[in-house]
Amino acid sequence: MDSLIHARGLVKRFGDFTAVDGIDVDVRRGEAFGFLGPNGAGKSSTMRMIGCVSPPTDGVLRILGLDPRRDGPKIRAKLGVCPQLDNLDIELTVRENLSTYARFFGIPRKVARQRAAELLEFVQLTERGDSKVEPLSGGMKRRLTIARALVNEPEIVLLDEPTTGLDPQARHLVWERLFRLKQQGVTLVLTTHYMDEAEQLCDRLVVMDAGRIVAEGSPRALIEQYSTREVVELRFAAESQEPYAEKLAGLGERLEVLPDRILLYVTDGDAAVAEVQHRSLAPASVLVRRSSLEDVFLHLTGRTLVD
Ligand SMILES: Nc1ncnc2c1ncn2[C@@H]1O[C@H](COP(=O)(O)OP(=O)(O)OP(=O)(O)O)[C@@H](O)[C@H]1O
Repeated sequence: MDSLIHARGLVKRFGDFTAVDGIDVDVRRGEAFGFLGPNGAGKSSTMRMIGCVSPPTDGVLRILGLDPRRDGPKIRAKLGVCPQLDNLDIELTVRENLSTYARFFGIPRKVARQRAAELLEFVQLTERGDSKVEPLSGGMKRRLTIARALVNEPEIVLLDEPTTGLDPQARHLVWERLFRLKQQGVTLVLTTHYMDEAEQLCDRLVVMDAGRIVAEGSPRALIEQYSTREVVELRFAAESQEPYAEKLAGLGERLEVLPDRILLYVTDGDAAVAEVQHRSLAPASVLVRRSSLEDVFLHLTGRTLVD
């Protein structure tokens, strides 16, 4: 089997609440695979089942051909896990966070030290090796958590919301490191509610909503399938955008009315803007942009990804 992760009808229930509602997933070796969806979609619950820390309620799940119900420890030894919240040991130095963790995997002391040095280099924290964890910035802590996930040279790295809470510069640095990892052939599985993160990093992704998969494909294929080439965002200075939506009827393939703006889905943005002017509408602001995964999500669910 060529799928490193294979799920069929995977379900996670908490009491009578269904967090993951029968999903099918196949992750191939060497790809970066994403779970994209809003808060509460069931992404973390899925990741925890894949990480063998939360047993599936129902369905089939195989990781590296093994069954998490039976082979949890064996699978975990081959996974790297970067949780949503950094859980670094604040008693230890940056370097010790890596070398001590390596010891948990039974890696000999000398090798662990060497590995820690290499990983510090990889995440650009060599200079901070002797520092305690506390004074590090959010981005540095996240990079250290990623380095720690790599200590056992995992076949699959699981990253739950890898850049949530980071500033743009720190996010780009994390993306760049993750891209490098992918180039090295490591299989990445990540959750995110940032469409730009999904577009940047993922070869393939599933869009999740309320425990279900609503679409699957590469970012480009999803955008092609569910959106138009361009989007015109119009903001009208008024209490409600609704009356303007009526006046835009028939313009473009589709139209979405949000509380603060109207989105026109079109092939040619500039032509659509000219037509808006022709209809004597005077929006307070106009923006023409390319379609994104945000538009895909909006089309599929009628809601925006980040409220
Ligand atoms: N241990 C639990 N007990 C009860 N309900 C839970 C538990 N864990 C998660 N849930 C619920 O399951 C749903 C899905 O949660 P999950 O964390 O998987 O979503 P998510 O897509 O990862 O969102 P987030 O980005 O907020 O983590 C949520 O409604 C959550 O409240």
